[in-house]
Parts: sequence; C-alpha cells; structure tokens
Amino acid sequence: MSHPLLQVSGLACERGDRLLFADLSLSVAPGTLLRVEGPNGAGKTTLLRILSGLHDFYDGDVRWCGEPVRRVRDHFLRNLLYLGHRPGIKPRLTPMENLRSLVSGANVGDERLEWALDEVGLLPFAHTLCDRLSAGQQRRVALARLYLSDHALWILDEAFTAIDRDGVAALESLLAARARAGGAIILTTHHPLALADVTTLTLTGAEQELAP
Ligand SMILES: Nc1ncnc2c1ncn2[C@@H]1O[C@H](COP(=O)(O)OP(=O)(O)OP(=O)(O)O)[C@@H](O)[C@H]1O
Repeated sequence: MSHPLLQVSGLACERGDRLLFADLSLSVAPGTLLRVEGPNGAGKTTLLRILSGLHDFYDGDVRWCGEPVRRVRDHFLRNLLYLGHRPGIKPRLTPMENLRSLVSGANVGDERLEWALDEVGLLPFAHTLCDRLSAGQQRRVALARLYLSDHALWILDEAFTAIDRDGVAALESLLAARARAGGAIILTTHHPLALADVTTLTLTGAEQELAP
C-alpha cells in the first residue's frame, strides 16, 4: 500500500498556556502544495517546526511514508528541505561559500552553484560577503538552495519575505514546477500568491479548517 509522504492526525500544541491548534489532521502526497495561513501568532511557524522535526512538544501522530516520524527520523531528514523565516545564511561568508556549505556532502560543483545564484539574480554578488548584501539579496542566497534541491518535501516558512515582485514571480514558477514534478511543498506566507492547485490550511488560534 502506498502512503502519503507526510500524514498528521490528532495534532495539538500549546504554547505559553495557549492552545494553538487541536485535532489537526493533514496529508501531504507527492505534488501537494499546502499553504498554511492565519493571523500573526496563530501558530504557523510552530506547526511548520513540528512538521520539520524541530519542535517536539505536541500531542498527536506525525508519520513519514506511513511510519512514525520519530522512528524514521534520519530518512525523513534526508528527504526534507526546511527554510526557516530567517535566511539562515552566514554573514561573513559569500553567497558561493554559503551555498557550498549548505549543500556540502551532495557533490555539487561550482558551476551548478553559480547556475543557482544566477537563477536568483545573484551571480554578480557571488563573491561578495553576505553582510554587504541587502535583506532581499540575503534571502535570495537562501532561496538559491531550492534550485539545487531534490528533497521530496520542502517546508518554507515565509520564504517570500523581503523578495521583490520579480523574485516572487520566479519563486512562484519554481514552486509550481516543483509540484508538477512530484515534489511536495508546505509553506507559509503573508504574501498573495498566484499559484494554482494550492490546498489551504487556515489556523485561527485554537481551531482550524481545511479548504480545497
Ligand atoms: N519561544 C516561545 N515560547 C513561548 N511561546 C511562544 C514562543 N514562540 C512563539 N510562542 C507563542 O506561540 C504562538 C504562535 O507563534 P508562531 O510563531 O507559531 O505564530 P505564527 O502564526 O507563525 O505568527 P507570525 O505570522 O507572526 O509569524 C505565539 O502567539 C506565541 O504566543
């Protein structure tokens, strides 16, 4: 029997004595584009961190390919690319050096790193220290990693932050192509998105509803 990549049931999480969500269920198959939305403080980042294995204080069942995620953690993490709401790059390294360290072990050559930087419009800054780049340019360094990733699941927390209009359009195209190719994507953004076939999960504070 084939299982969804990620399957969540009965998920509940409290933070600071507040119930963020309860009895939350979702299923993510290859090709799924799931957008988690809700107001500030509703629990979107917390949910994405739970789904990424970064936040362990929850009740409920989280499964990866049909197995409890805690039991198959190594396999799960090998198949996951998580981009948090901070760019997560090292300011005293260049974009090339950052990318090289982010994909270390994946045997990716410099030409391919340069191609990814070109895709995000950063080739002219490939060898500039990142602390000399703007917020949007630093975010683009982090996003360049997506062009090098064949992870089955991308979890992207506010990936569009600080990105200009052209950059958002390029990222939308990348996400759509990725989903068409069978990649699964879970994302949050406060940005309006021009993406078809998106499933939306709305967090409201203590309840949630899933709408196609
Ligand atoms: N480190 C923490 N310790 C205790 N409570 C926290 C912590 N971080 C967040 N919270 C609580 O969890 C709630 C959910 O936070 P979370 O960051 O998941 O919300 P969010 O929906 O991603 O918000 P935003 O849209 O502002 O990014 C917050 O309202 C806050 O009360």
